[in-house]
Amino acid sequence: MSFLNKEICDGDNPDLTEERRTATFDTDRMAQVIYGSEKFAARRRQITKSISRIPALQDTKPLAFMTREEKITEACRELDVLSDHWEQLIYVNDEEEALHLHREVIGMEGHPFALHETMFIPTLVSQASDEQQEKWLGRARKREIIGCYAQTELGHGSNLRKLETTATYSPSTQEFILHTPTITALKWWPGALGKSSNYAIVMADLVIKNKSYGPHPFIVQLRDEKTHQPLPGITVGDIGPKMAFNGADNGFLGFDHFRIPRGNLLMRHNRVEPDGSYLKPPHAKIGYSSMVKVRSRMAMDQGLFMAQALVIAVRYSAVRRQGFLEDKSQEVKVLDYQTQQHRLFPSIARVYAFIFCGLETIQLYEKLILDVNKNGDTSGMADLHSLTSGLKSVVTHFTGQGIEQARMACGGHGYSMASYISEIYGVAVAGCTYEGENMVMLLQCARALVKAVELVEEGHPEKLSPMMAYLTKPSVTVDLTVGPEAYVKIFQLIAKKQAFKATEQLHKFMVAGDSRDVAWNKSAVELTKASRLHTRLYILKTFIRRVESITDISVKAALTDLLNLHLNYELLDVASYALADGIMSSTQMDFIKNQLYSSLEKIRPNAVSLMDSFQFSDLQLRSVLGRRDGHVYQNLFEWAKSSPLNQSEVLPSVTQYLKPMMEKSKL
Ligand SMILES: CCCCCCCC/C=C\CCCC(=O)SCCNC(=O)CCNC(=O)[C@H](O)C(C)(C)COP(=O)(O)OP(=O)(O)OC[C@H]1O[C@@H](n2cnc3c(N)ncnc32)[C@H](O)[C@@H]1OP(=O)(O)O
Ligand SMILES: Cc1cc2nc3c(=O)[nH]c(=O)nc-3n(C[C@H](O)[C@H](O)[C@H](O)COP(=O)(O)OP(=O)(O)OC[C@H]3O[C@@H](n4cnc5c(N)ncnc54)[C@H](O)[C@@H]3O)c2cc1C
Repeated sequence: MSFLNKEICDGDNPDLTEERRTATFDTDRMAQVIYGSEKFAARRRQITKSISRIPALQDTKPLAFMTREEKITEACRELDVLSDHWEQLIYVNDEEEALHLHREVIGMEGHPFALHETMFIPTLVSQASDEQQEKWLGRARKREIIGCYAQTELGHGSNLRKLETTATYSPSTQEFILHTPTITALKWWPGALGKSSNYAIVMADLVIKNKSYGPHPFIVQLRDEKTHQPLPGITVGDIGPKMAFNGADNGFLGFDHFRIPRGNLLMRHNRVEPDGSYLKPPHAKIGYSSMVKVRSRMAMDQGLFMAQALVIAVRYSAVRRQGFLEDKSQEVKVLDYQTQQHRLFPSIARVYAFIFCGLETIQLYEKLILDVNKNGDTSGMADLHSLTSGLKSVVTHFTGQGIEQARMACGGHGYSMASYISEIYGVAVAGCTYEGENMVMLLQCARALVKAVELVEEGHPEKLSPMMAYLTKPSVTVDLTVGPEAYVKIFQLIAKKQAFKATEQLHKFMVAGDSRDVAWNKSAVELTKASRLHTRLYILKTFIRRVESITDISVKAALTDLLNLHLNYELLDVASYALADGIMSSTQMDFIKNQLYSSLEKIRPNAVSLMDSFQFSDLQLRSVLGRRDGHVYQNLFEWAKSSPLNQSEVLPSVTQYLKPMMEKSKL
């Protein structure tokens, strides 16, 4: 087989080199598919190379041995180094390049600009008027100010309509008075709020003449730009250590009748006039757009988290030898065990599937913002909201599962911080909660599904959006040997049946006398099941579409194997629905299982290169176990020796407590 994985180095572990030599596709070409274009894949490599030439960004102390304060300081030091090189490293204002730069240099544990880039600037772009953008956007982009997104409160995160922070308009002074009336009204959780940000987008209940207009976004200065001291009337601080993300200062924030000018309500879509009259936005939920923005990125970001864990686990599995198969003279690579493949390869397929969805939803959001900002066209909002609500919930759930399997696939060494998988896990599963708790968001997706089912039942299938069109498909018998389209048909039938069943249950409770809200709650588990199936169908169809569009024959062949694995694995995973409803026979189930096992064998020779194609540098991976060179044992030993505990032979704790205790025991 030809030599296609370009970055093979003589000094690498020969077991990994062997894997790289037998790949059937070019990893640079695969990177183009993963990152959406040849240009961006090449820019990523170029940026990574440029970073490797900056000595101040190399060989930093491992994060695992740092305290929280050290992590925050280190992230700030790296940001400072980056700001000296920013314009040489990336095209200024290119969001994807900036994200790549931060991922490489600072990693995933958080930093002061994380929310500035992902929510503060996007909120100014989508919600601020031209005049307001003139005032703040340029400063934010030049990083003269640091901003965050302060919405969640101690008492409320999911139910935004009950946020308690008020912004009461005073026509006499033309100011809003921000106030935190209770302890539960304290803003709680916003990333980079605690110690770093000097500005925030604050979501507060707009109150004019005693009437509440619901949550609206305000830009608020929190700290003095010279001294960084909190302004009078503001209480702000860090909420303490978390499961992960400890390089970030998630914070709390309270206001004591804090006054801001009228012009600080973001007024692209709604207005408060000097006399207090209110002009409504073109869509009631337009103020929620920054959340939709982050959700639309999450399939991509979560895919990349899971990819990092899998790069580590797959490389390690190709150098870890334990046990025997036929040849008793040499132990096998653990990657040759079917159970190891079954543990890892379906997640590899999901990584690719999620990333392909992410490429699409990121574009859909950009189009939506253009439509809204340029033409006032909000017609795409409902569909993107329901799609991204379902997608963020499904991808974060499976990403958590996939990363945990990757950890277990590394045996004992997976549990060590040297693998870095625990940190990746901690950061990734935060996504199940932030940007809308998963159950809450599945139920948002279910609202759209139920509406669509009701349209079909009322005889208006023509009103369905294209994503819902499958709800009108009749039941058919499907021959699975035909190919991917047959799998889609079965999945559509399963998803359709569940959507109708859940809606039927909801209606039954309502007919029996329950209010819609109570009936909804009594049907909620079934509704979330419908949302998951609907979303998994979308993921599956996107994967098929993307693979069909690939022109490079060897890349397409490798991804077709992965797609086949995905189709069989996903269908098997939801087979209980299909069997219960007579959609699939047990013979078809056996067929799917056999297809699945043969896909594992086909993927095996490409496994390492499928993960190398993500082209994560060692700096970005931060994993001793998953380094590109594959010298895991030497690297682990060096890492352990560098532990602060090993810098002296006898620890003070021994001298102070253990020795005297043992001495006492001798008496
Ligand atoms: C290198 C690594 C990089 C990683 C970097 C990561 C950094 C980022 C890390 C963390 C960031 C985290 C930031 C945050 O978490 S910010 C806070 C996020 N908070 C939430 O998401 C809150 C969730 N809650 C909500 O969004 C809403 O409360 C709600 C659940 C949607 C309900 O809203 P509401 O009560 O107002 O509405 P209803 O349920 O009554 O619905 C009424 C109709 O409106 C429709 N709707 C709701 N939202 C939208 C929307 N956004 N767009 C369009 N339509 C919307 C809803 O579907 C209803 O429609 P219907 O037709 O059914 O009536
Ligand atoms: C790492 C991290 C970073 C964050 N960053 C930010 C940030 O930058 N800015 C910001 O404003 N916020 C941020 N948050 C807050 C985050 O957005 C919220 O925690 C999240 O939206 C969930 O809301 P909650 O905490 O109120 O959960 P809750 O709603 O209290 O959830 C608790 C349980 O109640 C259930 N539940 C709640 N409502 C319903 C319902 N209607 N139906 C059924 N079940 C329900 C949930 O499913 C869950 O099981 C962050 C959180 C984390 C963990």
